[in-house]
Amino acid sequence: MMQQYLRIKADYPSMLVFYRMGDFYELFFEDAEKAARILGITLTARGTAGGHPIKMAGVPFHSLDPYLAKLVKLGESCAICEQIGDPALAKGPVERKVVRVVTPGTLTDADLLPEKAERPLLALCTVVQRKTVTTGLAWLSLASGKLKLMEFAGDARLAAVRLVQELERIAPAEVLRADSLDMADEPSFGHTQRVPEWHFDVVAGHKSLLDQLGVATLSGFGVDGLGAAFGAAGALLRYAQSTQGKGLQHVKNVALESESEFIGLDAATRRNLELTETIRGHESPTLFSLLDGCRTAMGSRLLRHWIHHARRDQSVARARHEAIAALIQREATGDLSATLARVPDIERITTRIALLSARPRDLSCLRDGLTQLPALREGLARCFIPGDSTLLRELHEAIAEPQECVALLVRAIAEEPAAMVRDGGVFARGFDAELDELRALSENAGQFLVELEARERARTGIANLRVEYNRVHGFYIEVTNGQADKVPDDYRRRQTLKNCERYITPELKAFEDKALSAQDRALAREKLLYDLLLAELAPHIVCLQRIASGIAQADALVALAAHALRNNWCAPQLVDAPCLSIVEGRHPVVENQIERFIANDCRLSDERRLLLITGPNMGGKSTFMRQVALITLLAYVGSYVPAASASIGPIDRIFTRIGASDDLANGRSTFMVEMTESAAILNGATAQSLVLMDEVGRGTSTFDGLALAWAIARHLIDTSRSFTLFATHYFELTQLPETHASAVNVHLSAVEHKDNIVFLHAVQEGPASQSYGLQVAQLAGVPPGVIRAARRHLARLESQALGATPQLDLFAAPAPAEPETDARAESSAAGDDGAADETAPAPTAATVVPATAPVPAAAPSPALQLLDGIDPDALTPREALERLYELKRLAASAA
Ligand SMILES: Nc1ncnc2c1ncn2[C@@H]1O[C@H](COP(=O)(O)OP(=O)(O)OP(=O)(O)O)[C@@H](O)[C@H]1O
Repeated sequence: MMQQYLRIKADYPSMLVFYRMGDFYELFFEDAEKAARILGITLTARGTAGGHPIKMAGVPFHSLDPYLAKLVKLGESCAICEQIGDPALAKGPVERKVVRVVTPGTLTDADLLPEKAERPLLALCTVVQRKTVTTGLAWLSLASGKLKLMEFAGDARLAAVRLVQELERIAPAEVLRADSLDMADEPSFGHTQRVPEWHFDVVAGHKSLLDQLGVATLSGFGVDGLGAAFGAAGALLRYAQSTQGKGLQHVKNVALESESEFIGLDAATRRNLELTETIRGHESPTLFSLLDGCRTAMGSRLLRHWIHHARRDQSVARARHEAIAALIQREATGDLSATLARVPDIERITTRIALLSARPRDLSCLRDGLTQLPALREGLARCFIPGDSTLLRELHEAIAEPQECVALLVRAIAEEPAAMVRDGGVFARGFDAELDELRALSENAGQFLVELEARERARTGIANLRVEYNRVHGFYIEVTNGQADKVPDDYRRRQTLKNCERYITPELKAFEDKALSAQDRALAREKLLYDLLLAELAPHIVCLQRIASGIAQADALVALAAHALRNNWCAPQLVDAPCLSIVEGRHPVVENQIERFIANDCRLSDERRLLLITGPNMGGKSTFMRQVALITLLAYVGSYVPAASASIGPIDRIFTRIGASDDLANGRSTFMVEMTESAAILNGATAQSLVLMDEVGRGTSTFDGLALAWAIARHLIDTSRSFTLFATHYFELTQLPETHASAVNVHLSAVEHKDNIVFLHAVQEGPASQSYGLQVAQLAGVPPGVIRAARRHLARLESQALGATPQLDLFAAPAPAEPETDARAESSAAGDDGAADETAPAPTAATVVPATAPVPAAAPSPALQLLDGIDPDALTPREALERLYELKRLAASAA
């Protein structure tokens, strides 16, 4: 047996092999140690191999799934090896085979998958020609059967940046790469699986796509003429099929995704806006957790997808807005929600039907769910007039009841079937005559036994004679010891107990054979019928997928409509002109968390492209900026928005640079992260982008930070021309609008009341007058002594700034000879567009930034002249020392 095990294990060296032995799955050697450690199961040893004890650990066969779930969550892959031979007939160990491989990206079991999220498997193929890198991606959500392709090309740096963006968007659970690729300095996404390079062959990949979809050409899917993406698809399909041990008959469609389809959101933005995960990594409160009133898991998954994949095409969002309007207007959300709550996860059940792993209760749930379709359709039909070409009408058509499929399920499946086919009792009465007959035989046993008992009592005169059954001894007639002398001759002793004897008669034996074999035969019949039923359902898979997609959309729309209605959200207008005009906007999540949220307007247009936002800490700057981004995103997701009105022009990307966090794991300090994100924005933002910049520059020294913030703002105004919300504590920046007409100052107001500060949270035109940093520190509980000291120091700094006392920066270059060398002027010079009229803003009284005093030009001293003549790299240590003495001498004589 160990030889058999080792042979099998050799094919799955990197996976945990679960080897079926009777009622257990056993793991051996290192697998056993690892599983015992991760799962907390007992590690034992039995026998020896090569003189060492064979370590083993096992789990009961009926509770495998929770263990698999835990392992897969930690990124482990598992091979499930079953007994496929008949133990009764086998000479030597029973034949065994790996029937299923469970990996993070190929899950389909209900117990292993998160209900409200997809776990896609992605294959990545790169083709390098001269200096151009073509990247092909293919990804598949095995649980839904959705297959997508994408291809992009560029130089190595661009291709790498793009790849990271796409992987962040798709968020694969598992990535397939060619084993020849060097991945040393590549970011890791999900669990990476290396497969041989030849799996990525482009021609073979094209062929396997044709085979999978059962077509002669791919042009009908709009994916003709790709290269690397076909290679990726080939490797992907091969891997997915091998893990399932069978074909993927539910993968019948493929779609191409292109670069410009969605509103671009990089990982930092998805995180900063807390779309589906909070910054701290929790599931709630997020935009998704707020909106997810979906009643089906399919709806929740789709809504999550919509939030991460807002389309740039306004017509998609507009159609959803119209649908929501109709649902609200016809007051249809309540009834539809109630009906949707009775619909199971048809999408995943359909996949399990296709993979032949559907359980009996999947089918009964499907049956019950499909019978809700007429009520759902009726609810939708109330919301449009016949002949309308609206989204709701399309959904109404998509969820037409599949009569034949429903009829089959109703006929076949028992009202409440057993959990497993092996338990029997799956099929309804009247579905199969042979099964009914076999069942009748074992079910009528009860009646027969009662009659037999009565007859035997009469024949023998033993009044307390009983006919009974147990699993070990089968049927028997029990007679107490006191009555033993009345036992007839044809009774054969079966078992002797303390107080009684148990007998069998030829008649009872004949009955037993018939009844027991009928039970076995009924179970075998059910198993056969079940396989046939799954095969009979196969032709309905595409139709069931269409229904699942229709229900998911209807569910997501109903959830959005219900939320809009409850929270008084409005329908946004998507327009062609560049504008972002929000009246009385609110933050969707924060408005639900605090009692009185102050609504704020935001007006951006072609002439007013950058808002410089100032105001006290805790004033609401970040909240305001995030709410503008969320409202914009929600509008393009197709949802209503938390505002009195909103009019939004074309948007291609949303960028955010918010919050300070370091990325020590990747060796990046807070400031490095800040600058990396800023660089991505400056390189990627266009006139159609929405950019959120929160306190950029604060991660470094005041001068450097101010200079950078100022130059970045200028670049965004002049070069990117994006719609920008720029929050800052550098008051110098509030002078930007004086030289840049499209920049405008706004501030969040606060008032001081006695020693306290009251935040008004209202956005007002113009710059803030004060920063209230000390008041906020006081609110936060900084000890009074520290606040008092800070106040004194602040007063000193302010008086220095007012008196323009020259204070040289320790790290600044030696006294500047020409006026352009102070830090802020350098920032002006750093502007790459050469705007001629730029001058550095003068520090205001309220800032703590001391100005570098201009030093009058004077004749250089002899010491400086000597220094100037020294080339440090050309000096020997001894010469260096001599020069140093010389310099000391010059300094002494000057003194
Ligand atoms: N419009 C609003 N109405 C009511 N409360 C608000 C509003 N905006 C913000 N708040 C409250 O103020 C708190 C601070 O807001 P926020 O973090 O946006 O301030 P900030 O100006 O960015 O502060 P800092 O400069 O310190 O980062 C929020 O947690 C929220 O509770």
